[in-house]
Amino acid sequence: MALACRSRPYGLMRHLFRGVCATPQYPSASSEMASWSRCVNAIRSYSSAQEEQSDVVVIGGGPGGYVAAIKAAQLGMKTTCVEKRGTLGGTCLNVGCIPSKALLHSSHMFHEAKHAFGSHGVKVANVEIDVPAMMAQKDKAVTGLTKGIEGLFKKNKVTYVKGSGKILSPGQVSVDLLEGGTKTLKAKNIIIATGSEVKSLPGITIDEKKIVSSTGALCLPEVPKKLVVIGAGYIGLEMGSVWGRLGSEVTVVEFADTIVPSLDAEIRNSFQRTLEKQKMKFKLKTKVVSVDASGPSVKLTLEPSTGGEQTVLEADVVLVSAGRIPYTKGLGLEEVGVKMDKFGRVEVDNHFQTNVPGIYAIGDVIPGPMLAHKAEEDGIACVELLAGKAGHVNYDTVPGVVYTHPEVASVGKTEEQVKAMGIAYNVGKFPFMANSRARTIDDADGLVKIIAEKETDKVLGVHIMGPNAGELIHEAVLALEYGASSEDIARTCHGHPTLSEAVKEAALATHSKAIHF
Ligand SMILES: Cc1cc2nc3c(=O)[nH]c(=O)nc-3n(C[C@H](O)[C@H](O)[C@H](O)COP(=O)(O)OP(=O)(O)OC[C@H]3O[C@@H](n4cnc5c(N)ncnc54)[C@H](O)[C@@H]3O)c2cc1C
Ligand SMILES: NC(=O)c1ccc[n+]([C@@H]2O[C@H](COP(=O)([O-])OP(=O)(O)OC[C@H]3O[C@@H](n4cnc5c(N)ncnc54)[C@H](O)[C@@H]3O)[C@@H](O)[C@H]2O)c1
Repeated sequence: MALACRSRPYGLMRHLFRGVCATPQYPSASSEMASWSRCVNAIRSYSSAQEEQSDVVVIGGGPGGYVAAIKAAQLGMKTTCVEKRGTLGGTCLNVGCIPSKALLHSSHMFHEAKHAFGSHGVKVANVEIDVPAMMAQKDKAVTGLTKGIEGLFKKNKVTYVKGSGKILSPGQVSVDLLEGGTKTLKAKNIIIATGSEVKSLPGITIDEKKIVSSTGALCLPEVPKKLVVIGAGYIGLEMGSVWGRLGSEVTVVEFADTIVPSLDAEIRNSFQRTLEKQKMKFKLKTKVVSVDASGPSVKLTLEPSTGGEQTVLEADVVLVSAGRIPYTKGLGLEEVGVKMDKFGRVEVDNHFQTNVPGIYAIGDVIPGPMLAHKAEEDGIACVELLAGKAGHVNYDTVPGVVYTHPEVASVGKTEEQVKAMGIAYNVGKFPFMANSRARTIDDADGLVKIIAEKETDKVLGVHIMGPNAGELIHEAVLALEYGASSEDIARTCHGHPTLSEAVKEAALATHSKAIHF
């Protein structure tokens, strides 16, 4: 069965399927190119009737918006992107993915130099952290990348308007320009890509000094002695790791009974144990009742989530990382009648169209995981559909990565989900302790876990905790995308000695037996 799966021309079938199933917005012709130039001409003739007219105006220059704008321009549409921050790249490049990964890397190097170099015979005395220098390195990465997007806009002829956009009506966006004054843009299509903002908690005022959001946690001037993190999700664990490695005593207060509730339970439990070994403390099933920042330190009053005796916890800095909410302030959505759900997310159909014709939305502002790569995929698919092409996002294969050390990465279903769906399944696991590369680099904490359907051996989910898990997961993403079996992965030759061999061995263990464990 599995071998039969392996040889089928699945990729080709998938491509054809996409082509057949797409519902182009513009009239289709026999050839794709002819159809596309008709679409562009149709938009252009509409455009020429009005001044400052674009085919597409994208509001928001984050990973969703800037990628959509570049792709739209590449597809021949006259494209404008409006961004109010003053730099492109959105949350991700300015105050999210990029600066956090820079600090994770710097703090990891410091920690390794202090605690791990010795066992490799590398002697370094008086290892110190220079926080301003670390921040300067982070800022250099951010500036280089955000400027790079401006370059990509020029290269692809995307017009970049710096200012705050407001939808006046379908086809009309007014912009309060950063340089002063306003400008009205006209467009056949408007894409909302305004992202998300930090979710505040009642009674807790973020001052970005003692009580910080992720933005403040990315630029603390010194290492706090005691850091309390509210929320054991992606941000809490990543930023808690950064400051913990640099010397903070980190306590994470989490309302739920687990850390990162979306992870596979076995991986999650193992992950928590590892973080505890790194001296991160957890107070699960606990809520913060009040926060008093009036004194030199911050006093948090805690209570069990279900009620009970209160305790007080002191901190120098408190990080509020209890989730993010869609950002639609000042966009004029109520006025033009764009529907939003009870969480404030813009409602869209499977072509990213809102209930108002000509207005689309992508990224963090719509339902789905709040991840940069998901926002990018939304953006590409949205403009491909506008171009009459077969835009498509497979939300079942969006990977998630927590960039702690070790990293934790997953794609597809967890064991708990498969069980709840009543699907009979096999599990294959392989520990990094038995992987030669992990042993040579002395970084062998974690495992690869593969879940496959019992009847067909089709891979349903892959969960990895280990060194470079965020890179290793993409073999699994491809496997899920192409409907591969665990045998497909196991029979694929993997280089030696590599960490990837742990994925191959876990695949072997899923339908047969691992060789090295
Ligand atoms: C600390 C942190 C770390 C993260 N790390 C990762 C990670 O490692 N990997 C990952 O995949 N995701 C990560 N994320 C999540 C990621 O940043 C978001 O999922 C992603 O940025 C969403 O992209 P977006 O384009 O939808 O929105 P955003 O990136 O939020 O961009 C929206 C842009 O729209 C602009 N805007 C808003 N309103 C208007 C308006 N009216 N007019 C003009 N412009 C406007 C905003 O200024 C903003 O620049 C992280 C987030 C945070 C906070
Ligand atoms: N590596 C990455 O891909 C990455 C990194 C950072 C952020 N992000 C994205 O940014 C988004 C926001 O990150 P986040 O960590 O703030 O959110 P999150 O949703 O990942 O985690 C929030 C955590 O806070 C807990 N919580 C909620 N209310 C609470 C309360 N009152 N008291 C205590 N705990 C509470 C939740 O149970 C949850 O575990 C995430 O959805 C994620 O997609 C991704």
